Amino acid sequence: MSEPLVADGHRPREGGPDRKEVEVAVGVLIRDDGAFLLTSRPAGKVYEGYWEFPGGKVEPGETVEQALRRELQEEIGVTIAAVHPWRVERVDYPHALVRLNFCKVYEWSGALHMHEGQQFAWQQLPVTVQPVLPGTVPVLKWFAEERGFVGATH
Ligand SMILES: Nc1nc2c([nH]c(=O)n2[C@H]2C[C@H](O)[C@@H](COP(=O)(O)OP(=O)(O)OP(=O)(O)O)O2)c(=O)[nH]1
Repeated sequence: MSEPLVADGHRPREGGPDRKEVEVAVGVLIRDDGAFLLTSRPAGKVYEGYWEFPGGKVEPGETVEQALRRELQEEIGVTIAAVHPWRVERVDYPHALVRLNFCKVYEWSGALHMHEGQQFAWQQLPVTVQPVLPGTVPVLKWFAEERGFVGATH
């Protein structure tokens, strides 16, 4: 397995070198015009105010897909249709070692409603919101590669 991306490497790691990996389900909602949804991290969470894709931790007994359905319902009020696993990335943060399971979603029902007081923004490349969460930045590069986009991604 490839080495995790190290975020804020100058800060100490909570839990020491043997900390367990936290599984996270992340939804990349994509509209027909190609715009993708970013949301800001709510007040009180680590990296408060940073922009990310909606999602959250997988709970015991859940699959990534089940967690994604639950998190998107809870956080942004939508019921998602098919889930397309895209890429997995590990990030070594000061607060946790996470394994991000990015999934693309093209269809959903229900109006967007930010239940945690987040902000949301439909974005194209290059994104206009900042700062973007360190573990989310690579996704913008993957989009740029996929879309043949040359230029700044964030
Ligand atoms: N949702 C999401 N999390 C991301 C992204 N990129 C990234 O590094 N992460 C990290 C930040 C957090 O360490 C972790 C997600 O955990 P979280 O704290 O947001 O999850 P949660 O909603 O289940 O939180 P909580 O109920 O425990 O407060 O994944 C991303 O694009 N979206």
